[in-house]
Amino acid sequence: MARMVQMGFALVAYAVFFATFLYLIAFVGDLPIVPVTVDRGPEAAPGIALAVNLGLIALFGLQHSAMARQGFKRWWTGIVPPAAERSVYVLAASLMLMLLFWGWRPMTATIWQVDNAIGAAALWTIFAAGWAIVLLSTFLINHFELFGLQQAWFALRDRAAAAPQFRQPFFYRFVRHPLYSGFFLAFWATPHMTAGHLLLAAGMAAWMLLAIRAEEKDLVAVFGPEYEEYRARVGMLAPGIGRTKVPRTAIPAE
Ligand SMILES: C[S@@+](CC[C@H](N)C(=O)[O-])C[C@H]1O[C@@H](n2cnc3c(N)ncnc32)[C@H](O)[C@@H]1O
Repeated sequence: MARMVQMGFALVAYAVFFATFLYLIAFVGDLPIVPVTVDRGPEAAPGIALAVNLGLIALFGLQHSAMARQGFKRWWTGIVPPAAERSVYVLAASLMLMLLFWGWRPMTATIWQVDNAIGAAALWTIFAAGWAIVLLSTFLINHFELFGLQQAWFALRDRAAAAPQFRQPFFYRFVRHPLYSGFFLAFWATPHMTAGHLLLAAGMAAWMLLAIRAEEKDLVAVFGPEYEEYRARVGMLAPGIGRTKVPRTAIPAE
């Protein structure tokens, strides 16, 4: 019975995530199909808007990074069932995004504006490609595990949790963090960059660079020399850029 509830919870968390992800696309793209976006919503004085928006970005980054750390997970799985840990994370991350959508205060000063039709179309294409890369990367890693469904399903079927696996499919052969590369493209590619949009793009970029450092520390701890060798060979966010030096531990003994 408890496992059925856990499976139900995982499905709800996944549905909430997917709806939030779709809203995020519309929010960042300032698409007229949603009521509030990065450039449309309740007004505030510039200083207040800056402080509120920075606070919202920091909260989002803090929740994401803190709950993803191994030490936190060890402590947290003493409180929540291990098979529900990822679903709780996914739900918390979605709630943080909803808080950001709700609390965001637009800052509408124009930073750049591309009026040329071909230039604007190219930027929208990069925007769409960015989101497609994000979604595709989740499937390359393991979409259903990343969003907590696999863990709940395995628990329901009385199967042991899957051991972490190091993967290098498709995009991962060229860059170590394609999902984040996709976010970079999606947040920066716009024909109309406002001050608020720039703040969101820069804030997310800063958070992603910090998140990568922490994530790679965990990946080295789990996969050891194999990941260190990968880090030295493959670029971080763009091919060939952001490789590390080959560590001594990754060089096989003669
Ligand atoms: C939200 S995903 C982001 C993955 C990656 N940072 C990216 O941008 O594509 C984070 C999870 O992916 C896992 N991960 C990252 N790179 C991996 C790889 N090459 N193989 C397997 N798991 C990986 C991390 O351990 C973490 O649990």
